[in-house]
Amino acid sequence: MEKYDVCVIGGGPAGYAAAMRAVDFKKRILLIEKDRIGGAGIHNGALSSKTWWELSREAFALRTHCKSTNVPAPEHNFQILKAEVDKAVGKRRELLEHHMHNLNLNSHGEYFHHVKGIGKVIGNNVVSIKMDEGEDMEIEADNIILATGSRPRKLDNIPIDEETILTSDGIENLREFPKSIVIVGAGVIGCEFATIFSNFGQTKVHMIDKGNRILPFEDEDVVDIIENNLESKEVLIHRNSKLIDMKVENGMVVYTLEYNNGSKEIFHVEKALVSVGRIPNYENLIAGSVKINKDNRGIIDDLTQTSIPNIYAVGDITADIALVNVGELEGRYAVEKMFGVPEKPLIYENISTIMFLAPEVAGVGLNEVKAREQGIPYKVVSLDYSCISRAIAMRNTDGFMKIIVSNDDEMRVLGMRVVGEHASSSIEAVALLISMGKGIGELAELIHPHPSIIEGIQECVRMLLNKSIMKPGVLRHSMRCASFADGELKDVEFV
Ligand SMILES: Cc1cc2nc3c(=O)[nH]c(=O)nc-3n(C[C@H](O)[C@H](O)[C@H](O)COP(=O)(O)OP(=O)(O)OC[C@H]3O[C@@H](n4cnc5c(N)ncnc54)[C@H](O)[C@@H]3O)c2cc1C
Ligand SMILES: NC(=O)c1ccc[n+]([C@@H]2O[C@H](COP(=O)([O-])OP(=O)(O)OC[C@H]3O[C@@H](n4cnc5c(N)ncnc54)[C@H](O)[C@@H]3O)[C@@H](O)[C@H]2O)c1
Repeated sequence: MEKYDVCVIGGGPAGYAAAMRAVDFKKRILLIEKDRIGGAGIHNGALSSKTWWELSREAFALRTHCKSTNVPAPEHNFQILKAEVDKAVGKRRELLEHHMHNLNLNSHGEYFHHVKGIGKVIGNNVVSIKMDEGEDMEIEADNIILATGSRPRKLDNIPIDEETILTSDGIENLREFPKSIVIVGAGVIGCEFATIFSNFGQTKVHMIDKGNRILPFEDEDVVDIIENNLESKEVLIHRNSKLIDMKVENGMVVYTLEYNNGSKEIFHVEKALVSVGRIPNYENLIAGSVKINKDNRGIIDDLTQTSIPNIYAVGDITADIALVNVGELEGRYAVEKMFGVPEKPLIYENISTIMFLAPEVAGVGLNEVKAREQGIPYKVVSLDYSCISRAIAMRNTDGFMKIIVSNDDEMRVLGMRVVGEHASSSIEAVALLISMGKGIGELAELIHPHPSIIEGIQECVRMLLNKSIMKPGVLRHSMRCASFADGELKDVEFV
């Protein structure tokens, strides 16, 4: 039996990052991937959906420009756009394949090995591989990393066929823009696809969530902007209603909603997208004789280590946050833990996120919903994009930013949200402050380029220190400071 130091099962972002970190330690590694290297980080996931989002933004900007200059707007050809998405996905996959190939040509080749097949843990140190081509085999490994990711959650009463009723995996089966689509589950994936379809302006979008609003985990002020923008593009958000039936009839999706007053309504649309969360891929991954603790949210791990000490779990297969950057962080951490001491502790509180909506929403740390849930007293300052020169120059002042700090003299940064143009790049300074455990003083004194969106963050910080250039007391509609304590949110009065 071939023997390895590490066997990684699953070649998505988490597994690939783990394998590459093991190369740094000069360990003998086997990476097993059953399908396409890159996983949902590339295919039917992060990269493909972001390419659709970028294209949809360009299409929307073009339509808006044509309208303002009285020029007829061009039609968007689905096939041409899909070819662009396939090209982007292909480029990223080629990069990884090229990287793996070249690793094998140089000295790293003695460490890194890759096979295409389905891996299964059949002993604490033994993995069986059902090979894509050639004879199946078994290998021995001192350490095993489970990185098999997740898949879309399905609902018992919805007949998903990936042709008419789709999950995010079935988006690649579309051949044309549907004339209409209902999105079930208005979380991150649902709202990103609602943004994409409504930006192209060729699909009437309906949205349903089991909560009474979209993005139920996000703060109300953030959701308000996103909902307004979706509705301005004629997205129909079903509120206070419950999906009680969905079926396909004569090639169309027919769904029935029940409203709070007991009345019912039936809708007909061309397609449905079900995006109600994801579930971990651990079925058929671990033989019954190997006792690894898990629950329905994923493999239970203690900082990536499972209940069997030489078996680790990283990425979406665990119950932690399901993001590319988190999977990579966990994969690298697991290997550092295996072969030495991790350089940094594994902390989830500082993870930066972006939701690709209209406008984009970037965040780091706590939002107000979470702070209140956890009963943490906080102070929040917010500034409207209409006060930021760069947003004015971009002629897009739709958005705001807010910083949440501890409600004490120290004013430790707990989190922030930015909704608007350049949101993603403007959170980084604050993300760094949080990770360094620093207060807001440093940020108030930095010199930022002008005009830039990040100047707004600086003004928020100065507001907390009562030394902002614009005075909130006289710009009440666009600058705000409030404090939350004992279950109550109160505006803070400025002099
Ligand atoms: C539509 C969509 C959009 C997203 N957008 C973003 C985004 O913008 N930003 C972000 O950070 N995250 C995003 N995500 C989440 C992100 O894609 C995942 O968190 C990330 O891909 C998880 O990485 P992973 O390596 O754990 O799993 P995966 O990417 O799921 O990879 C697991 C791999 O394991 C393989 N595998 C499974 N079982 C076996 C087996 N038995 N043997 C061998 N191989 C196996 C699979 O084929 C797959 O390649 C998005 C997800 C979706 C679905
Ligand atoms: N930009 C990004 O970083 C990005 C983009 C896409 C996906 N992701 C990752 O993928 C994960 C999965 O995304 P997702 O959108 O599937 O999950 P999600 O948890 O974000 O949203 C699921 C939504 O479905 C709703 N829901 C659940 N059951 C329902 C039911 N029976 N009927 C109607 N609605 C129901 C929930 O209330 C929730 O709003 C995310 O949590 C995120 O980690 C990240």
